Order: sequence, then structure tokens, then C-alpha cells
Amino acid sequence: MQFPSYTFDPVTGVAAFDYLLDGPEPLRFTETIMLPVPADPAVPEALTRVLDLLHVVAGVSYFKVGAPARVVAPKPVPPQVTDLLTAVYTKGMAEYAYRNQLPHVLKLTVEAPGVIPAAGPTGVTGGRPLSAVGGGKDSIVTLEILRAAGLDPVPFSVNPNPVIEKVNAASSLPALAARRKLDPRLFELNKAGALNGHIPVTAINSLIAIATAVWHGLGPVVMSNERSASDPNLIWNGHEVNHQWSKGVEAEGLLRAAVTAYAGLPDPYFSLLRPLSELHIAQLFAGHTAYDDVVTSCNKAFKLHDPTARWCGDCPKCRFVFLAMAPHMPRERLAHIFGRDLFADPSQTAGFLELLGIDAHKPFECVGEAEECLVALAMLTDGAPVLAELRAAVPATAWAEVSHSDVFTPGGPNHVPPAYRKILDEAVAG
Ligand SMILES: CC(=O)N[C@H]1[C@@H](OP(=O)(O)OP(=O)(O)OC[C@H]2O[C@@H](n3ccc(=O)[nH]c3=O)[C@H](O)[C@@H]2O)O[C@H](CO)[C@@H](O)[C@@H]1O[C@H](C)C(=O)N[C@@H](C)C(=O)N[C@@H](CCC(=O)O)C(=O)O
Ligand SMILES: Nc1ncnc2c1ncn2[C@@H]1O[C@H](COP(=O)(O)OP(=O)(O)OP(=O)(O)O)[C@@H](O)[C@H]1O
Repeated sequence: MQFPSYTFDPVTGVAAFDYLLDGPEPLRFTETIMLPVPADPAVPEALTRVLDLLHVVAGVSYFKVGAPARVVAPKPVPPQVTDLLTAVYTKGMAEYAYRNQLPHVLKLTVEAPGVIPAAGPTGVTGGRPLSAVGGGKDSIVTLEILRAAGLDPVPFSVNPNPVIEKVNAASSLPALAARRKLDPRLFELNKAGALNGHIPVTAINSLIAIATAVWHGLGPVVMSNERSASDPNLIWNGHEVNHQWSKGVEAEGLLRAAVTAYAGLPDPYFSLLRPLSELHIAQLFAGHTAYDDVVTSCNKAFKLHDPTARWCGDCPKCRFVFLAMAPHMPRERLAHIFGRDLFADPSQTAGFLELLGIDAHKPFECVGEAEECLVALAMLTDGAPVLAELRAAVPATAWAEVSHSDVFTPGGPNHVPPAYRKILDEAVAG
């Protein structure tokens, strides 16, 4: 796979990225990404550098059509960049490789035409934070923590759908948005049965956010990726397969290192919620009732071709968030947020058992650890039909482990800078 060229027009904010899947019948694609244009559209060198990275990282959507054995980046880069790119095309594509039985994908190395030394950190990222908003509980919690600390965050989204727009409206914070358009040829090939699968979308959204921050004199970019995003779903051929890989702490560290080494930006990007469990974030969310009519974490609401839905009420993500929020709010409020009470519906039991790690691997979805689900279940004392069935199914050994759980203790590897860690600790302490 090659990356022939890209253009960027500072008047319109449009970047057009070209891709070539070489082979007997070469396939060409062009993806367009439109950044919001600032009052001063001068293009700093750091923006060009971030766009160079985005060009290669966004190529995963086209790589998956053919799974070529070689991926050759277009420019010489420091080793930190080839480390990021190789990880994006292998670990980020591990679910795709597993589902399509393509073990070679996990072993490829992204090549570059040369190595250049890492830049020293020359830029500045100490302004207003740009905070990525996906419409779910996590980004709402981050926005409110940053706001309470007086940091005046700017909400940012890629292709904001009605859910994201309503969350931004509920926050009353003026937001920035970027637009991303995949090459329509990709959908034609998908319909014709081409190879397809999950891609590490957070790596792409993160670089678009960093590009926007650099151009607008904002930053750091603050994400809302939690501790459990780093946990794999399963091990295949000795490799971890993690649906949420590009939300995990390893990807965060690689992205930070690559952006600093290649674009010279110190502390460009981190996840504020990394030290927290999903259950802990759900507890913090419960303190903000202003978003109850708009918050949506269900991924079915984020289909490119159907942007109108909210909670579907019947997927792992809906079940997980329902369970995580349940100990922290009255059932009436929870049922209002979701439009239904999942604990009153016995057909949901099998899905909850999957989340609890009983008879299945962690679903390929953005859900927390089985341990968090057990702790949530242990905190719920009422006799709703589904809860009664779940309690009966959990083995005694599992309950014993719950008593030692640290899901409400912040910790684990993270890249939160000290000033932001202080803010997080204050928010957690209440
Ligand atoms: C919303 C969703 O879950 N989409 C995944 C789904 O795609 P589907 O066909 O059902 O719907 P669309 O999202 O409308 O995609 C249409 C086609 O376009 C391809 N595509 C989309 C975005 C992109 O950046 N590149 C693409 O090539 C897509 O493959 C479809 O063919 O199933 C797909 C195949 O498994 C997934 O690739 C779609 O996932 C989206 C990329 C997506 O945005 N998913 C996030 C909601 C998501 O799963 N986030 C993860 C974090 C993963 C990470 O490491 O970043 C999470 O929250 O856990
Ligand atoms: N369209 C988007 N544009 C920009 N950032 C996004 C977008 N979708 C998700 N994100 C960000 O990517 C990260 C992971 O998304 P995720 O969907 O897990 O978070 P969320 O929507 O805040 O919360 P939840 O886990 O409840 O869905 C978060 O930091 C989120 O803000």
C-alpha cells in the first residue's frame, strides 16, 4: 500500500488524502477531511506534520480492502512515528485480522523511505483544552471537570451527529467540528463483498483533533478514554485482540511520542479519565442531570448512514452502561435516560451474563471489565427479574474477588500531566 500525495487548502480547511492499493488491479482512493478554519488561517509547520501523520493513519480504512503485505509510508520519519504506524496497522487492525483470519496483518511492519531524528519539543500546547466529544457519558464528565476547574474547554467532534450536537447544546459551550468523508468507492467495494472489518477510529479522530488544536492555537487535546479500554478481548495466535485498541493507554503513549518527535508539540494529547474505571465515570456522570435527555453511548446511534437513533436498548454497550449507571441513580431516572428498564426484561439476561464474563469472551464493543460489572451487580440490592437471575448465575469464587476490587480507586498507567491530575483528583474527591 502506498500514500501517493495529499493536498491541504487553508482557505477551505479541506485536506484530500490519496491512497493506492497496488497489485494486478490497482485501487485508488481519496479521503477528504475538512478542518474548521480559524480567523488566522496561516499554516504552522506543526499542522503540516500532524497532517502527514493523519494521512498514513487514516489509510487503515482502505488497507482493509486488500490487507497488502507491505505498507510504505511516504516520507522519512523518526522511529517514534514508524512505531506508531506499525502499531496502528497491526494492533489497531487485530480484530479485523482475527475475524477475517489474516494472521500476516499482525506481523507487518510499516516501512518508511528513511529515518530522521526526533524534533525537540518546540511548540506550545498550554492554552484552552480541546475536548473530544462523542456524545456519551465519558466526554460529558470530562467537559464538566474541565469547566469546573475554570479551563474554558472547547468541545470538538468529527462528523457531529444530532446526538453530539444536542450534547454540545446542553453544555452551552461553543464547539468546533471537523468533517470526514470516506471515499464512496469503499462502500461500493464493501457491497461487492470486499474484505471489511473494524478499524482503530479513535487514532484517526485524535489526529484530526490535534490538527484542529494546532491550527486554532488551542490544546492540549483532552480525551475521555477510560482504564478498561486497554484490556484485550481475547488472545489469538499469541497476539492481543482489543476492539478498543486505539482508545488504550499504549496507543495514547505511541501517539503522544510520535506527535512530539515529528511535530515538536509537547504534551499534545492525553486522556483525563485514564486512571478511572467505567463504573467510577458513571458515578461522576450521575452528578450531572442536565444531559439526561441527550446523552447517548450506544454505537448503533453512530452509523454513518443512520445518524438519528439514541439507545437501541439491546446491545452490549447499552447493557453495560445501564449496569454501570444503575448503582448511582434511581431506576426511574435510568429508565428515562434509556427509554426502558433493561432489568425488567428477562430476554436481556444472556447479554448481561456475557458482560459478567460467564460463558463468553468480552464482547467486541466498548464495554468495561467483567470485574466492574460484578461490582455494579453487588451494589444493586433490589429484586428486579434480571438481577435475580444474574445473582444466581455468578459463581461464589467471583463474589469473593469483588470484595477486593479497586474499581473506585484511581490508578494504572496514564499520561495525565500533573496540573490536570490535580484537577481530576479534586473532581473525584467531590
Ligand atoms: C458505528 C459502528 O459501530 N460502526 C462500525 C461498524 O460499521 P457499520 O457498517 O455497521 O456502520 P458505519 O460505521 O456506518 O460504517 C460504514 C462502513 O464504513 C467503514 N468505515 C467507517 C468508518 C471509518 O473510519 N472507516 C471505515 O472503513 C466501516 O467499516 C463500514 O464498512 O462495523 C465496522 C466493521 O466492523 C466498523 O469499522 C465500524 O466502526 C466505526 C469505524 C466506528 O466509528 N466505530 C466506533 C463506534 C467504535 O467502534 N469505537 C470503538 C473504539 C475503537 C478504537 O480503537 O478506536 C469503541 O468505542 O469501542
Ligand atoms: N465523533 C467523534 N469526534 C471526536 N471525538 C470522538 C467522537 N466519538 C468519540 N470521540 C471520543 O473518542 C473517545 C472514545 O469514544 P467513546 O465513544 O468511548 O466515548 P464517549 O462517547 O465519551 O463515552 P461512552 O463510552 O459513554 O460512549 C472519547 O474521548 C470521545 O470523546
